[in-house]
Amino acid sequence: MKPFRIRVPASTANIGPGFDSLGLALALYLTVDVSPSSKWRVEQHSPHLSADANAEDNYILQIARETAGQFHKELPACKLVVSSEVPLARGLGSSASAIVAGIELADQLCSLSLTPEQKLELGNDIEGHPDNIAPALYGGLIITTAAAGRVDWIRMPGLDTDVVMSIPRQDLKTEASRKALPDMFSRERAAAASSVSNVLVAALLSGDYRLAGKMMESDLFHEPYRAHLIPHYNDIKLYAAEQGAYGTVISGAGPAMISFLPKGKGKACADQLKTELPDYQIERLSVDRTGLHVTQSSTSKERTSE
Ligand SMILES: Nc1ncnc2c1ncn2[C@@H]1O[C@H](COP(=O)(O)OP(=O)(O)O)[C@@H](O)[C@H]1O
Ligand SMILES: N[C@@H](CCOP(=O)(O)O)C(=O)O
Repeated sequence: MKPFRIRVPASTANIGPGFDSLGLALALYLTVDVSPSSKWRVEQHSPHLSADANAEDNYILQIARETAGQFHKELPACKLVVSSEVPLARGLGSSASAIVAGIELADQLCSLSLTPEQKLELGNDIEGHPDNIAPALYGGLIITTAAAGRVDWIRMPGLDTDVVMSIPRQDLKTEASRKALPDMFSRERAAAASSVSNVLVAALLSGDYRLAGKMMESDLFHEPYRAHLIPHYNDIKLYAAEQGAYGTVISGAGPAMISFLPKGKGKACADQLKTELPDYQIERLSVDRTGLHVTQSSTSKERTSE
């Protein structure tokens, strides 16, 4: 086995009313360097991950083992060096990145020859919703649905906006944030919420970012139920709006918030947010357009998973 590197981007899900459906890949990365070893070893190099990783408990390795098991294969022992720029449990899709890395690890080590669609289905089965898994796999802005018993997806054209992420120190697990949501919507509310989502997608496709921003901030599916869990929810919206933001929404299940701004306005917005919220990590992020990427380390020969 030749050493190789798996790289998976972070992602922001929902973008307001695209709950469990819309996701955008972001240029912050989880990387896993894989090399031969006589026994399993895991090293983690990241402020977000504990350095003393136990191979048996490692989430990426667990996912890889489960994936291999589904195809009646066993992983050969390896050394994994995991580095991550993705903050955990902040709403930037760290769990989806780890799941995609685990599926890819199994695919590479056991020569499963999984198609991109199979990886999406496997990832969705584990995560329970496809909106982070799809952009982590494919890059860019992706719309998905898992409503028909399988996952269908389509890529949207790139976003022509600046993106600023406001990340608080405290975490919020997606599972806990999902508990705040109602189990049922009336037909009237479901129709209203879907109409907002429909207009959002059409506005994004038309490049009408003012209308898109208005729709992002008109979500009826999750934002009204989660706002109280998000520190500085209204302040961040206000500060970003003062800097001309089209819209600011909860990133994924939160607690980070993401602002979309006209090109060139991201820096001033990030500067103001840093001044107003000194405890926050404020990031100007670009969109990742590649998604999952595998590099053969020994030869520097690169190949994407598609
Ligand atoms: N690289 C990683 N290695 C191990 N576990 C991870 C990794 N990335 C994420 N996780 C797990 O996923 C959890 C966060 O998932 P979640 O609550 O869905 O938030 P988010 O996906 O928004 O970061 C972490 O607390 C950790 O248990
Ligand atoms: N649609 C999901 C997205 C969760 O994203 P994460 O990055 O917070 O894991 C939700 O809103 O629960």
